[in-house]
Amino acid sequence: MIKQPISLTTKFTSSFLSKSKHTLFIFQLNFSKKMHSQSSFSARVAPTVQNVPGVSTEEMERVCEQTFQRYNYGGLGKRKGKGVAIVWFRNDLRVLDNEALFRAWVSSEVVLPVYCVDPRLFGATHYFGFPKTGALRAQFIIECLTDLKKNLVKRGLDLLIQHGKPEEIIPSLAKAYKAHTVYAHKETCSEEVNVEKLVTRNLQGNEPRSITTTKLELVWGSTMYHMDDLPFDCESLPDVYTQFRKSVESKSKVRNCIRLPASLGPPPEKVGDWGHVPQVTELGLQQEKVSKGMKFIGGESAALGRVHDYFWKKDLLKVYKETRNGMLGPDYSTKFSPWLASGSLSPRFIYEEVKRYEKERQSNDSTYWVLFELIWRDYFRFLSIKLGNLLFQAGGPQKVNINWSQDQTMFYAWRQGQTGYPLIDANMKELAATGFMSNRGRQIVCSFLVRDMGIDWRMGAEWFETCLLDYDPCSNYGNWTYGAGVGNDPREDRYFSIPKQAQNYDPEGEFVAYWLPELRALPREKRHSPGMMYLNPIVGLKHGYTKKTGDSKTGFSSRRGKPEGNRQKRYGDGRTY
Ligand SMILES: Cc1cc2nc3c(=O)[nH]c(=O)nc-3n(C[C@H](O)[C@H](O)[C@H](O)COP(=O)(O)OP(=O)(O)OC[C@H]3O[C@@H](n4cnc5c(N)ncnc54)[C@H](O)[C@@H]3O)c2cc1C
Ligand SMILES: Nc1ncnc2c1ncn2[C@@H]1O[C@H](COP(=O)(O)OP(=O)(O)OP(=O)(O)O)[C@@H](O)[C@H]1O
Repeated sequence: MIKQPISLTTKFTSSFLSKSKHTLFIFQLNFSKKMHSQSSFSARVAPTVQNVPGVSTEEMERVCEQTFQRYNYGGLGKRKGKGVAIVWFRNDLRVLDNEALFRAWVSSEVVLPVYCVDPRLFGATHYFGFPKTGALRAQFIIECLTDLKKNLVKRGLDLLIQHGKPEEIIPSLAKAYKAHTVYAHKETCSEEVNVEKLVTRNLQGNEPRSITTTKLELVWGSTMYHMDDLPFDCESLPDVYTQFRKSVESKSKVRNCIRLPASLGPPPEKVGDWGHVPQVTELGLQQEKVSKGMKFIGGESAALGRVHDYFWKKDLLKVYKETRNGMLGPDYSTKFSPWLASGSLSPRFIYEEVKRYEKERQSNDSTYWVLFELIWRDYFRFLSIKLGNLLFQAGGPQKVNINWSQDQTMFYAWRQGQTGYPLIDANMKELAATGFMSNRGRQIVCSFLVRDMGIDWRMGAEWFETCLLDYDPCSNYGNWTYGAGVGNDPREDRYFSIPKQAQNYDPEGEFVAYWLPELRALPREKRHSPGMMYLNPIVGLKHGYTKKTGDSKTGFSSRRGKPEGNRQKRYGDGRTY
């Protein structure tokens, strides 16, 4: 197994990119040009890059200020603490509803906010050695840090940025500033939990045993429902999502957002150098520019701007349930996930905004459904506590023994978007170009990788870990174990039939034509089954084309063979989606 990081652009030997294939590409280009000039080409062409949120910087700033004012905390008298407290920022890059920041402020006279640029986050993924953080997510996090620094400065603080391991930086700062407490948000997966343990250990090593040492206080704040308010311990978390949801909905309440005073200062006097927000290149990555599709803007101001844009300005919350399975453009779903994953947006804030919308505008299935989806997110977070490292292992929580393939040629075709299936290829190209893929797309490419190609689901999950702006270990590995049939899923076979999905979710072929422009020249009904003018399918489908798409079950040349037989046996002829 490869453990060294490999570049995103590394080329595997790809036998399928044969000479004949290149000839086909040239034919394809000429063919496209011809069709273009004949111009049956009247399709709506989306703008090249769409910023998310789609509001101006001024509007974003205004919305951000107004929101902060609404959430201002009046109880200034509460600050009774002494000395210095440190806030160690991790995946909670926000000011609003940040309990670690609030508790540091209340318990001290001086707050020191710190972020550690941990080199391990820019190393390699666990099994397959892909870059742990791709350039687009790195850029997003950089924007989050810039915005956090700005919002802290506005409140009389600043953000100290240091490069290195938190277990070295935090204890040494605690010692230098004689901090009584370090406040941070609790994480749940083993990599992050190990860092917490090391920070605690090294803080205790700061002083002789007789003298009070700096404490690490870990605060819960990543979910909509607080862990302490669950009607069960995480160890006895229901295995089935619906049971979890019904139980928390009936027995738990979402806590109010934490309010913060307008001024949080002063910061410690003796910080001479606050450090700087790094450039992508300082993290050992090459700058990547989004030149097509959605460009997500990192930071809390942009997150609040997106909530404003989606809920209040475009008034889309009321139709979310009908549009959420779309694939093209910023507005079929909320797009909150990148900000949720970096913690620049609080799920409790979204909850309060949904409630406000329901009061001021309307309440319907769609307004509820955003909360329903956020409960999925909570579920995977709590499940990660129950499962521990089982979440990352091939057999998953069910400990299923499947003889997965790790065929590099097939995997390369999948990740590059060169499988010969436009729906797969378009989704994978979107992921590489923007760091985002719709939920529908993620389910389809996951099913294709594990069920049609028979490839080890962890390769897919690690590739998502590299690329996704919203990468979150719990939601990512949780969803992948579901998709691979090794998770806690009461549905046996989550096979997604590509022709059926294409018909239901991209009937006009607009999505595939956007990401694979060579297909735009084709009549709409041919865009998902382009035949000779597109790449040959790399593998046969387990469940073939339906009659409606006009192709027979084996309507492609499957010269590259089928996935391994044992997979066919395991999944049988289950339900298709
Ligand atoms: C294979 C696979 C991998 C995934 N990896 C991630 C990941 O690393 N990080 C991540 O945040 N989501 C992940 N998801 C879940 C989901 O696809 C994204 O949360 C969603 O597409 C984000 O877009 P949105 O914010 O517009 O979602 P919306 O449809 O607007 O939903 C609102 C919010 O609900 C939550 N949510 C929705 N669906 C899910 C779900 N299935 N699981 C958990 N939370 C959900 C998200 O926080 C999302 O922002 C994955 C799904 C699959 C099938
Ligand atoms: N936040 C995270 N993101 C991605 N992967 C994680 C995260 N937290 C833990 N993991 C992965 O889970 C692994 C632990 O799983 P496992 O029990 O297989 O570890 P291991 O014993 O080191 O594995 P192996 O012996 O197979 O190398 C971690 O080493 C890590 O790569």
